Amino acid sequence: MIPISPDEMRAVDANCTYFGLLPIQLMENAGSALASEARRRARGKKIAVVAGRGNNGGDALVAARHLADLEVTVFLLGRSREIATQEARQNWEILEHLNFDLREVRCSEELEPLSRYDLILDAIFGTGVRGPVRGLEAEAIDAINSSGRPVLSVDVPSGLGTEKAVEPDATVTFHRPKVAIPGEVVVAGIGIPPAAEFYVGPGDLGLVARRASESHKGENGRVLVIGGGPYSGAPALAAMAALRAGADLATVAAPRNVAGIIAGLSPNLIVRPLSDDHLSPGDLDLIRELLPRHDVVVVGMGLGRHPETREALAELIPECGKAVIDADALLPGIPLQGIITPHESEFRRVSTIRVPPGRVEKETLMSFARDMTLTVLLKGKVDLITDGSVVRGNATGNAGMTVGGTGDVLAGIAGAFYSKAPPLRAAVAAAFVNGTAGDLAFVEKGYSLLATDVIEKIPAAMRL
Ligand SMILES: NC(=O)C1=CN([C@@H]2O[C@H](COP(=O)(O)OP(=O)(O)OC[C@H]3O[C@@H](n4cnc5c(N)ncnc54)[C@H](O)[C@@H]3O)[C@@H](O)[C@H]2O)[C@@H](O)CC1
Ligand SMILES: [K+]
Repeated sequence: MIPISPDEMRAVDANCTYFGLLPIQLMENAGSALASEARRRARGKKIAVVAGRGNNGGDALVAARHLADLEVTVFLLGRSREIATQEARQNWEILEHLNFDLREVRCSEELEPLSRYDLILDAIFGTGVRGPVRGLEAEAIDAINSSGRPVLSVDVPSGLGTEKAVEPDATVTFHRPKVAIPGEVVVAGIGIPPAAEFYVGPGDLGLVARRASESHKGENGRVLVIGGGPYSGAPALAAMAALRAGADLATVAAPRNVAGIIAGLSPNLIVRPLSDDHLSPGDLDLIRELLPRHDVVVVGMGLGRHPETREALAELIPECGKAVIDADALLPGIPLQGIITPHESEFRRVSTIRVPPGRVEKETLMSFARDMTLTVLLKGKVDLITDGSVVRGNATGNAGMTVGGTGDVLAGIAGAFYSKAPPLRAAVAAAFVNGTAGDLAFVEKGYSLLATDVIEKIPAAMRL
C-alpha cells in the first residue's frame, strides 16, 4: 500500500465529507478497528486509554465504548470542555452519559496508575500534532514510555516527527500507512472506498490554495499568458481566471491586432503587444525578456495555426519552464512539458494515439503522461488528470460549460495553481475549481451561462 502524508490524509478526509461520508462515521470505523486490534493484543482485561483533545483522542473514545465488556479507564489530558472537535466531544459525552470510568488529568501524577494496566492505547496526538510537545502532553508521553506496559498507538505514535514521541509496541494506522512510522504497523480500513480517493474534491484545493498571510506582491504567482490572434477573448479569459484563482499578476503577450482589445477588456491585465498579427519567431526576444518575471506560462488559447506561430512555439516552449499548454499549442511535433489540457480530439491530435471517440482509457492516458513526463488534464464529462503514476477524476461541471471559453478559464486557473504547487496537484485542483465555479454559475444562468460567469464564481468555488 502506498504511504500517505498527513496533508494528503487531511485532503482525503475533507473530500469524504464533501461526498457525504462524515468524520463521525470515519471515527466510528477507526475506533471499531482499533478496539478489535486492542482486544487481540490485550493479555488481560484492564485497558487504559490516554486521550488527547483532538480526533485522535476521539478514535480512542470510540474504542473504549467498543471494549465496554473489559475494564476500560479513559485518561483525558486536560478538561473535557477543552475537547477540540465536535466528533470527539460527542463520543466523550456518550461515555459520560453511560457512566464509563473517565478521568480528566491535570498533572502527570494522575497518570501513575498506568503501570497497572494490561494495555495502553496511546491517543494523545495523531496527524494533527504541530510544533514542540511540552507540559502535560510531554509528561504523558514519558509516563507511557516508562510504564513498562504494552502500548498500542492510535494512527501514529503520539508526537511522531517532534522531539518527543511515544515508542509503542505497535501502531494501528487508519486507511493507509502514514509516512515514517517506526516499528510494527497494522493498517486498518475505515470505510474509505477507492472512489473517494479517485474523485477530486475540496480537500485537493486545500493542498494548493493556502496562502501565507504575510506574503508579498508576486509571491502568489505571476502568470504569463501567450495567446490570441484570430481570437482576442481566449487569452483575456485565461488571464482573468488566473487572477481570480489567486495569482498576483497576469500578463498577456498577444498579437498586435488584438492587444488593444484585450487591454480594453480589463484594467487588471498587463498586455504586451507582439510585432505582428500572429505569434512569430520575431517575437521570441520580447517573450524571453518576460519569462524570468513570471512563474508559469499559459500558452495556446486563440493563437491560430499560422506556420510561423508553430515555428515560434517549437522554439519557445522548451524555454518556458513551468507551462500550461492548451488549444492551438497542442500540435504534434511541438514539444510538451508541464501540464497539458486537451479535450479528447486535441488529445488524439497531440498524442497521435488512435482511440475511438469517448474511449480514452485511464491506462492509455497514464502511459502517455509517463512516456512524455507530463501531467495531462483530459477534459470531458469526467475530467481525467494524471502524471503517469496517479490518475484522478473530476466530476464537477455541467453541460452548460460546453460554451466557448470555459477551457481557457480552466487553463488560467491551472496556471495560477501551478505557480505554487506541483503539476498534478495544480491540475487536479484547477479541474475541481473550474467545474465547481461552472456549477455555481449554472444555478443562476442555466444554459445561458458564459465563460465570464464561470470566472465570477471562482472565488466562491475556492471558499468550499
Ligand atoms: N478527520 C477525519 O475525518 C478523521 C480523523 N481521524 C483521526 O484524527 C486524527 C487527527 O485529528 P486532529 O486533526 O484532530 O489532530 P490530533 O488529534 O492529532 O491532535 C490535534 C490536537 O492536539 C493539539 N495539538 C497539536 N499540536 C500540539 C502540541 N505540540 N502541543 C499541544 N497540543 C497540540 C491541537 O490543538 C488539537 O487539539 C488522525 O490521526 C486520526 O486518528 C480518524 O478519526 C478518522 C477520520
Ligand atoms: K496517537
